[in-house]
Formats: sequence, structure tokens, C-alpha cells
Amino acid sequence: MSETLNPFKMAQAQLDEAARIMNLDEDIHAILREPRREFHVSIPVRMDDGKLKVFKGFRVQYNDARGPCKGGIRFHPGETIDTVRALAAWMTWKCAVVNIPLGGGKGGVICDPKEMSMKELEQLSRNYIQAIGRYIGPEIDVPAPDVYTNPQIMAWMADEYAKIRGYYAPGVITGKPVAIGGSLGRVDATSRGVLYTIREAAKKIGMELKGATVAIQGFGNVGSYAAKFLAEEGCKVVGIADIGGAFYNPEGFDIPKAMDYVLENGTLEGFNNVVNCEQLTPPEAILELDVDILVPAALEGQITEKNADKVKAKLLAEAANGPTTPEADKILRDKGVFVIPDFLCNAGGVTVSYFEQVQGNMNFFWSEEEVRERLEKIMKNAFWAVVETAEKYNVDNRMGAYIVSIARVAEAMKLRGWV
Ligand SMILES: NC(=O)C1=CN([C@@H]2O[C@H](COP(=O)(O)OP(=O)(O)OC[C@H]3O[C@@H](n4cnc5c(N)ncnc54)[C@H](O)[C@@H]3O)[C@@H](O)[C@H]2O)C=CC1
Ligand SMILES: O=C(O)CCC(=O)C(=O)O
Repeated sequence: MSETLNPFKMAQAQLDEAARIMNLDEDIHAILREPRREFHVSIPVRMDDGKLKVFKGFRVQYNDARGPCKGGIRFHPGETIDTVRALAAWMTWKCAVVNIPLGGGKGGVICDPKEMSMKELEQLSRNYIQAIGRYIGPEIDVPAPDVYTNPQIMAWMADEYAKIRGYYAPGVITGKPVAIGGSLGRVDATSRGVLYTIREAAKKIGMELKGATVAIQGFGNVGSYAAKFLAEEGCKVVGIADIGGAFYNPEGFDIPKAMDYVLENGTLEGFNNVVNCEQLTPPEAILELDVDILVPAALEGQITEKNADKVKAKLLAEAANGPTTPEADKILRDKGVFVIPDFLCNAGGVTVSYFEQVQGNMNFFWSEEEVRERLEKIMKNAFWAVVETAEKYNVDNRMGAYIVSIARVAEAMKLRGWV
């Protein structure tokens, strides 16, 4: 991975730029450049063939000035400590931009879930919690799902934590299945948040969503529901892509059909054999389609100085964390692309995770409609706070979002006497 594609260096460069613009106190800046705490663990798992395999895992607690650390756990073969550090930093800004009383954390395990059986995955999930269990908890650090983890994995983790503590503590983890204390509306919350911010952005730039064309990279939890909601909004989703390939259909895809296909087959690979569409090569061409809205919803570092100039979309809704490098940001700004920055665009997930904690604490659960209404209000407020700040400082939306978030985190640090 090149220096510029080191996600943590990217996160630090973004912070440095915002600190410069807002003339941030240098002690606060120095603290915010590094994670507060991080754990590196070895996770032994007895594989189905009888051999023992030792996986490497991480949990980073970046900043807890505003409340317990919060953030997902990623299972991915390419996971690195610097990716987890970056994701934990972005969680800090994400919780602050939507103004929920939480800090930032993130976890990761280097593994390839697609090559593992359910039994192996369960052991890996349980043993990861064995390794970090004493450092997390409802008042300390609360994990959730991220790439290649899901509600079932959260259920195993919550159960393992219960074994360690001797009682079931649903507040230790969010994104759980509804039957064991999850919130209605968490599964599609990130994508609903993406939709809500796209709606506001469309108003801001005068784009009609009905008939607007969309390309989406990543067709997992976030990408697939984002595609569904945008199609329901009247958009034409003409490009979809995942690890199995990228596909283009100028007439617009039938999204529920694509979702069913992925449910059955694991990825979109071979989708062009069942519906009439073109397979794009290389798959990264999805990012360069001539569309109105581009939604990266896979991994970080996708839009770089190499391809940013080829992005044709007018609106970039960053559903993924860290999809755009700082070099690409400059190019997009010069081209006049309206960017909804990642930690604003995808904050719907953690917002409903927060609702899950609140409901769990009361042991009283809301209707899905109530969850959605509250989420929509929070996302709209956050969007306009960012846009107004960007205009006030004459900077792009990413810097606007950083300024809003850093100011809130800095205020908490000062009040707590950290500086
Ligand atoms: N799940 C959540 O609630 C949240 C997720 N995010 C972010 O959204 C992004 C997607 O996460 P999820 O949908 O949860 O993960 P997921 O595991 O459900 O889906 C990931 C998707 O990305 C695709 N993908 C992986 N590598 C790819 C590549 N090289 N090219 C094209 N597609 C590729 C996979 O095939 C899959 O469709 C990540 O950046 C994650 O950190 C952000 C906020 C909340
Ligand atoms: O729901 C959560 O707590 C965090 C989800 C997450 O990892 C993210 O927003 O990137």
C-alpha cells in the first residue's frame, strides 16, 4: 500500500488540514493525532481440519472525551492496524458530527470469512471477545458490525461477553439481532442515513432525484440497501458492483432481484448471466460511469489522484469509510463535485446503534417508525450544520464536517481538563 493509501495517514492529513483552517489549539491537535489506546491480540481457533490457526486482531479506542468508544469490528484479509486506527478516528468524528454522546473506536481481525465455515467463524468471534473482553463494556467501548461481520456474529460476541461477566449485558454490543435486544431499523440504518443526506444534498444543488442515475460500488449491507432506497426514491440505479464484479444496465437494475441473487450466491459474480447487463472491466470502471450520483460503499482508498478526474458524478455520497484520498479531494473540489463526506453520510448506522443502547438501557423498545423519524431528524440537522460551516469557512464539506466535529470533541476535552 502506498503512503497516500495508508488510511491512518489519510485520516491524520485530513485532521491536520482542518486544524490549520480552524486554528486548533496545538495541544488538542497533538492529542487528536494519535489513538488513546490500542490492543493487539492473538486469537487461536481450532479449524475444521483439526489444525490450530492463530489469527491477529486489533481494537483501537481512539478518543472517549464525549463518551464510551463506539465502532464496528471488521473481519477482512487485508486488515491492518493502520486501517483500524483510521476507522477509529473517523468514528470519533462521526459520533461528534451527529452529536451523540459517544467517542470513537474500531476493531478488526485479519481473516477471510468467505473461506471459513460457520463453526470456525463462531469460534473466531467468541475467541476475539475472550481476548479483548476485559477492555470493552457498555461504559467503556461498545463494538458493532462492519465489513464482513453481521448480527449473528454480534450475537455470538454478546453471548461470549455474558459468559465472561456471568450475566447477559446487551449494552456491550450493538447491531444485535432484534430477538436479543437489537433495535428495529439497525440493519438498514446506515443506508437510510445515506438516503436522508442525499435528499438534502439534492435540495442544496437543485438535483431532481426522480430519474437521477446512480452507480454504487459495494453491494453488502450498506450498498445494497442504499441501492434499494434510492430506487424506491425514483432514481435509476444503473451501476452496481461488489467483489464478484461490476455491472452496468442503462435501463436501471431491479435491486430486490440483485439482493436475492447475492443472498443465494454470496456475491454478484455471474449476475450478467441472469439479467441483461454489461460486465465492466476493470471493475473500478464503476466509479467512472456517467451518472448523477456515485455511492462508494465498499472500502477505503477507492477514489485517488489516479481516477478522481474521471469521476463524472455531480454528487458523491460516501457511504464507505475513507473512500476518497486527500489528493483526490482537491481534484473533486476543482471539478465542483458536491461531496457528502463519509463520516456524515454513513452516520445513520452508529446513530441507530446509539438508539439500540438507549432502548436497551430503558428495556423499552421503539417502533421502526419512531427509529426512522428520530434518525431522519438527526441526519438532516447534521447535514445542514456541516454545509453551513463549510460555507462560513469557505471550505469543502469534508473540512466543514471536521470543523463541526473537532470543535465538539475539543470542547469536551477542555471541560474534562485534558488540556
Ligand atoms: N455496516 C455498517 O453499519 C456501516 C458500514 N460502513 C462502511 O460501509 C462500507 C461497507 O460496509 P458493509 O456494507 O457493512 O460491509 P459488507 O461486508 O456488508 O459489504 C461489503 C461490500 O463491499 C464489497 N467489496 C469488498 N471489496 C470490494 C472491492 N475491492 N471492490 C468492490 N466491492 C468490494 C463486498 O463484496 C460487499 O458487497 C465500509 O466502508 C464500512 O466501513 C459505514 C458505516 C456503518
Ligand atoms: O454502529 C456502530 O456502532 C458503528 C458502525 C461503524 O462501524 C461505522 O459507522 O463505521
